[in-house]
Amino acid sequence: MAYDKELATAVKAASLAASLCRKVQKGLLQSDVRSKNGRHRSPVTVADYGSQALVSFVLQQEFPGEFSLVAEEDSNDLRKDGAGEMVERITELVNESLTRDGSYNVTLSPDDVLRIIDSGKSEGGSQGRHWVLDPVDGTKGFVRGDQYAVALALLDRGKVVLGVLACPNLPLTSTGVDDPCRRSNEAGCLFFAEVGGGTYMQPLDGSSTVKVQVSGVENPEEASFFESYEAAHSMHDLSREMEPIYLRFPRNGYREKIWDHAAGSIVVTEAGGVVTDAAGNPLDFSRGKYLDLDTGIIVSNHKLMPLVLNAVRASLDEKSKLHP
Ligand SMILES: Nc1ncnc2c1ncn2[C@@H]1O[C@H](COP(=O)(O)OS(=O)(=O)O)[C@@H](OP(=O)(O)O)[C@H]1O
Ligand SMILES: [Mg+2]
Ligand SMILES: [Mg+2]
Ligand SMILES: [Mg+2]
Repeated sequence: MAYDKELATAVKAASLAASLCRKVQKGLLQSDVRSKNGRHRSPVTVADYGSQALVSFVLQQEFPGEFSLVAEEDSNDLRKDGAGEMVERITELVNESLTRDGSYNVTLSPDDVLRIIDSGKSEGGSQGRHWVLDPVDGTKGFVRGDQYAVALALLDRGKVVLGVLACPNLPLTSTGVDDPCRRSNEAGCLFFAEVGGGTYMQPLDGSSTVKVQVSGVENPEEASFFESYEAAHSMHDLSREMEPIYLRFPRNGYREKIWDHAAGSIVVTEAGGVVTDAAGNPLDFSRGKYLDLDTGIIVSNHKLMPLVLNAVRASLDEKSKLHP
């Protein structure tokens, strides 16, 4: 396939980052967590920075020259007074991971790490190729000791052409896929997809790969329903009225970023699912780091999508009548 080397590299980079995150989550210290500035204050940890540095480093080693990365984190807070210890800790984690992997014979300095983190400052767009990274998606879940993902995708001329989601805490059994090797449930899962090639899942501790498909249920009452854990990320009162797959309707004018959705959207669509905004339009990843979309994001299978869209429209109409 056209992006095979890119996909293999993305799987490697995300797997390395996932094991760094797993290690941090096991011994998470209060000093590993910071609160980011900005209107939507959110936490950031040594794992977010370490994961971003690792993925960015691996991609630059494998694709020197033609490198553009749109990623969530930057080094601004790490360059402030008092952040030295945190930078040391991130550097140590990244070097440990690189040593364990053994492919690159380097030891990075704290300055190298800051510079590598900042190589994720591209704005993306509709021309050329851009990697898109959320080094820890679900940092709040990560800090709770719960679910999170390393999410990495590649855009080519504005379209998502591959995606990898490494989910270190997602039990294999929860994916409904039989594991011929009966691996431990603690391994975690990695999903990957390339445009036109389908979606595959492998345990994070091995290479036995299985093709995965979204559930084909046609009866909405039988469908599993997902939404964000955080109430601020989705109007739970709106979505609870429906029984489809995933709804995300952020409150108060929050602008969605491409790194939160690029990898997930291709993993879903290549597995036979559909991802749209509330108007039923596909997500447009070609407009820079934000997704400009109508109201919210809907993920479903093809059979249920028309039902879901209608239900969403009816609920939104109802809401706007109540609070015009
Ligand atoms: N107000 C608001 N509205 C919508 N979305 C927001 C908001 N604030 C933050 N974010 C982004 O949500 C990302 C995590 O969201 P999830 O919904 O996937 O996680 S969770 O289930 O709620 O834990 C989270 O991603 P990470 O920062 O990578 O964790 C944020 O990018
Ligand atoms: Mg964040
Ligand atoms: Mg995120
Ligand atoms: Mg993140």
